[in-house]
Amino acid sequence: MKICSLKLQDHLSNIVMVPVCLCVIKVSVPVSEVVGVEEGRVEILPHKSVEDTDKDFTVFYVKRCRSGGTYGLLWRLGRTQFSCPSRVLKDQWITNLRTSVKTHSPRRPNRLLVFINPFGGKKKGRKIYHSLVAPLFELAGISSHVIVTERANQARDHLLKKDLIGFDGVVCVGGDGMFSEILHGLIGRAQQEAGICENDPSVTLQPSSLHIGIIPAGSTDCVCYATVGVIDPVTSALHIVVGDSQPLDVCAVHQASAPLRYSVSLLGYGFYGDVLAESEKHRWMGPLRYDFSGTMVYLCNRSYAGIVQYIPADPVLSSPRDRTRCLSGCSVCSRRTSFVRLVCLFASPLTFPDEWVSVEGRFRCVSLTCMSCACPRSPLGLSPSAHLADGTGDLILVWDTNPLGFLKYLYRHTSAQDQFDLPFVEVHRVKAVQFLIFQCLFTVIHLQIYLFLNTFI
Ligand SMILES: Nc1ncnc2c1ncn2[C@@H]1O[C@H](COP(=O)(O)OP(=O)(O)OP(=O)(O)O)[C@@H](O)[C@H]1O
Repeated sequence: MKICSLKLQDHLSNIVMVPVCLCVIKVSVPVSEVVGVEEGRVEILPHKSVEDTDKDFTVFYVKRCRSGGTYGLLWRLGRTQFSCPSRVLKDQWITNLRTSVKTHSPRRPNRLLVFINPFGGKKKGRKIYHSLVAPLFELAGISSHVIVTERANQARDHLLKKDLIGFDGVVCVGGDGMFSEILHGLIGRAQQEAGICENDPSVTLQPSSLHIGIIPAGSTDCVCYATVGVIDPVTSALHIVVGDSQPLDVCAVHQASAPLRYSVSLLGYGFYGDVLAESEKHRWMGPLRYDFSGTMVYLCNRSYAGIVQYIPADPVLSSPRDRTRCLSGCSVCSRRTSFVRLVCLFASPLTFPDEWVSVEGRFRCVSLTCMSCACPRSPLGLSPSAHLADGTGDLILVWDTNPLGFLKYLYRHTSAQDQFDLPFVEVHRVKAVQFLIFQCLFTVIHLQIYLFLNTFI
């Protein structure tokens, strides 16, 4: 057992814990990263145990560890026990520490609405939440209303219709599909409340005031990986507890004037769209369905004729091949001044003002990424230097090529080799895209939402 002395520094932004034993290891923890303070000698994870003693208390805080292979850090629950000379002093310490944590972390959530998809990924959502996440929320004094979904789109419908007053955020326990449901529910709700018509691609959409937290429990968990840098429920839960947040660009996709969907990660036409559509038919395979469907679609060797138009982003600010990695606090993203910005005001179909660049031909795939889309299968992602919240997306055009060439392109997603350094691949940083294929017109515009997420330290 580790017994320490403890000092709250003058400005109260850090607590310094000094072991009483002589081999001094000083631990300094920002008060904003204290998760909770409990009476007695307490363990929370993997199982809760409490030894109630009169003069002891335990401080829990965020501890960072290397994650081996991934670019983010794992967060773990650190704990240190303290012994006081008297019970009165112990009570004072506990009260003062809890007050300091409240004062220094005004953005921490108090009440959360949690949706668990019991069928996402390896079907472990319920277990992950109850064994790893709920104990941390309880320790941090966060109350949660938990809904285990019974059907697809239940979370979206709940967010569109039910009373959300009193909640500080919504937590998604599931994968990218579940996250997308919640995104659609919250954005739809925000437009309803603001009296905005989502059908109109020229309207400025409103962001939701509720943040979204993601506890990864899906098959790919790309949004979690590309923002936190690791797929780890404890890390994500601790980010939520301390009130971290990360703005994200959201694309609104319209077909003619009807809204199709919103996306924060990949919009894929051609190969990727086909893989996703095919994989839905083989959901029973679990995460393996993506490998299977990828192989099947690859063997079909399809390409699509179309016209792609885009508005290029300012090349002085950033480029998709500048080898940067967008992380929390990114200087490019922080240049954005407005919280919500409609990047493209779409005038009318098939009018091409000067701003639009137009290309026509046969494509293997046309993809728009609003973030790197990194995931464990593709550690750098489809567009490694894409930004999370700069109001742009990366348009990747893969022209029709021979099957071997296309395989080379796909293989490069899994390695550190430059996937854009191929003669049939183009990448452009864009503010808006139109894609015309078989007379269907897709238009993509942006707004931003905030996630509870991510500090990359
Ligand atoms: N109770 C439920 N029964 C069936 N489907 C559900 C249920 N709850 C949510 N869904 C749907 O399941 C779909 C997939 O869920 P989720 O994203 O959590 O897992 P995944 O597809 O395995 O992971 P990923 O999207 O990261 O590949 C979502 O589109 C969601 O709408």
